[in-house]
This record gives sequence, structure tokens and C-alpha cells, in this order.
Amino acid sequence: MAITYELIKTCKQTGARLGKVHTPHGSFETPMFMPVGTLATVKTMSPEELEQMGAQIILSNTYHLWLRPGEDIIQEAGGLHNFMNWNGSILTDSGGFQVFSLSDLRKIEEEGVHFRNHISGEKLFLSPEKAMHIQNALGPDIMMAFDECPPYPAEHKYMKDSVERTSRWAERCLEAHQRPHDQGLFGIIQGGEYEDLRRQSAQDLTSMDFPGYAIGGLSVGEPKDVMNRVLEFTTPLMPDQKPRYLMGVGSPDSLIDGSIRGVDMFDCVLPTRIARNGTLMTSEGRLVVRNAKFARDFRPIDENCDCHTCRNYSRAYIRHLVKANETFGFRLTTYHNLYFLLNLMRQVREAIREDRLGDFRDEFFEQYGFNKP
Ligand SMILES: Nc1nc2cc3nc(NCCc4ccc(CCO)cc4)[nH]c3cc2c(=O)[nH]1
Ligand SMILES: [Zn+2]
Repeated sequence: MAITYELIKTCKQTGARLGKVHTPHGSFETPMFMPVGTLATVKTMSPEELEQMGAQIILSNTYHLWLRPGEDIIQEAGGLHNFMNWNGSILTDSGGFQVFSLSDLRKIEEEGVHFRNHISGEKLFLSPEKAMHIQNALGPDIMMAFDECPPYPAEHKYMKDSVERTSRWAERCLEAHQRPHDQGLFGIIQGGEYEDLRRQSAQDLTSMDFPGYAIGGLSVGEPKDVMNRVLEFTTPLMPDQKPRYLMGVGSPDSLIDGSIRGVDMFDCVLPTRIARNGTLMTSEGRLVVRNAKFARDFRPIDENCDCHTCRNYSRAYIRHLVKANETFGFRLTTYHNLYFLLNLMRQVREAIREDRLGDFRDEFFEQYGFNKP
């Protein structure tokens, strides 16, 4: 079964759209946030808890699983779903970004990328063909093409060469894909902050007819207004009958602003990463639970949240656990942060249904403490 997208409606107040993505492991409504499970686990969460909180698709990483435990072991287990006992959808990133962000990079060539294993230091090589071989062994519902995610900022000349190589690499990914190319392989549009290069990348990739497209090269340190501007001129270049996935984006304001600009899918390590240092997302802004002012505060993390953590545990208790470095404390903070973003996307979809996402943005930004546009 291929990956298909159903456009349900467009918000009359903004460019946001309500849709549904169909995959071999179920369908999910969009806009949707994907919890990140880099090493075949969304850190500290069980698959049952992920299902309970409403997660329907999670992300894992080709680069990490290739190094540890090795895609051959996961293939022998019958693929990622069996290996980690997750029956929802899975998307794997191709390794492009991870190599550039994790390893002391050796060399990018036409053939692929030479670098060192960020754990052992051994010399490694990743190419479009290798990345596709690994992903086909992992067996996710959606795979990403092998691309270069250039640093920010980057010269126009460098970015142009990079975009043209990424388009050639995309072609090679399609060639190497062991399943019909309309099954589960998304192309990634690059081009940095340059409108002409985003247009060139979009034209190259949409001519290759992928079932879905990602916007790469963002959330790499650029200011929020640069990201929003790039989205404004990039999403209109993407097919409106296919999913649009903005990679690496996960703060509440960016999820809302990305949805308004026509993005359907998001992923980010932010909620799980900050949960493990005791920082919580709440409707009134961020809350650092280690703070002494919560020592005798027996209210829930967020009085407007009905998640398992907020219905059963207090700030004082979670502060105590986090300060004592108790694992249960990080399970409670992780559950709440993921639930907060999944619930935010539920509210975004509701606002699109009722043509009021612009009003929802203003109310949310006001209450959360984000500055007005
Ligand atoms: N294949 C591919 N994958 C990507 C992943 C990305 N992830 C990001 N940003 C993540 C940024 C990010 C990293 C860490 C934290 C934790 C708290 O600091 C939050 C955000 N940008 C990204 C761009 C690409 C891309 O072009 N191609
Ligand atoms: Zn909660």
C-alpha cells in the first residue's frame, strides 16, 4: 500500500490545511507532530504510553540504528515495528542531517559522505544507495531521501552546488529504492534562505514524483522570521495533494506558524530533550520544575492539561524526583511534554475545521507569552 494524502479542507482564515495521511500502519490526521525515537525508543516512554497519549507516527534515525544495533539485527527481527513493538507509523530520517550535526565531517563528494563514527571514531561512508539499503532493512512506513543539510548561513554559490547535488542524490535514492518509488520515500527540498534555490530544488524533486515532500535545511539556527519567510515562498511550490513535512521543528510557536503556512508534519527532539532536564511546556509558557518556588507547590504542572502526569502528580513531587535524578521523574516530564504538543496539534486541527486558526494563534501566543507578530 502506498503513502497517500487526503486534503480534507483549507482554513478560510489562514493557509493551513486539515488532511489525512494513509500508511501501511494506519492513518493520521494532519497537522501532526511526530515524537522522536532515535534509537528505536522514544526515550523513557513505552509504546503503550505513546498510544495512550495519541501519538500515531514516530521518527527513528537511520544513522544511529546503522551504528547501533545494526540494520541487519533489526531486519532479522522483522523490521522496526516488530523490534520495538510499535504498531503505529514510523518515519526514518536518512542520516543526512545526523552526519553533519554529529560527526567531525571529513569530506562530502559526489559519491557520498566520508566521516567518523561519533562514538568509536572509526572512518565511515554514507551514500544515497547505502542510506536506502539501511532504510529498506529497517522497514519504516516512510523513508527520507539522502540529502545534504547545509549549515546556516551559507553562501549562495555553496548552496546552489549543494542543491544540485542533493537533487542528483534524490534521483539515486529513487533508483536504489527496493519498493516501488510511490511507496514511502519522501524527497527533501533544500535551498537555504534563497528563493531561487528553493524553487530550483522544488522543481527538481517534484518532477521525480515522490509520494510526499519535506522542507529541509531549516531549524539550523536561523531566526524564526527567516524560517517563516522561507516557508511562505516554499510551501506554494509543493504539490497540494501530497504531505508537506518540516524537519526538526517542534516549539509550540513554530508548530502553529508552520501549520498556518501549509505544513502538515513536524518532528523535533525538543519536548523529550528538555523534559530530561526538567523543563516543561505549559499553556502559560515554560516551567523549570527544579526551581525552589515549586518545593511546596502541590498543583499539577499545567492546570489546563488533562494528561496522565497532570491528573496524578504535583509540581512538588516531580521537582523532588527530578532533583534526585529519579528516572520516574523524567518519565512524568516526558509524558507531559509530548502530550502537550500532540494536544496542541489536536487544537490546531480543530481551529482549522472551524476556520479560526489565526484567532487561535493570537490567543495561544498571548497566554504562552510569545510576542505578537
Ligand atoms: N535529512 C534531513 N534531516 C534534517 C533534520 C533536521 N533537524 C533539524 N533541526 C533540529 C534542531 C534541534 C536540535 C536539537 C534540539 C534540542 C534542544 O536544543 C532542538 C532542535 N533541522 C533539520 C534538517 C534536516 C534536513 O535538511 N535533512
Ligand atoms: Zn500534562
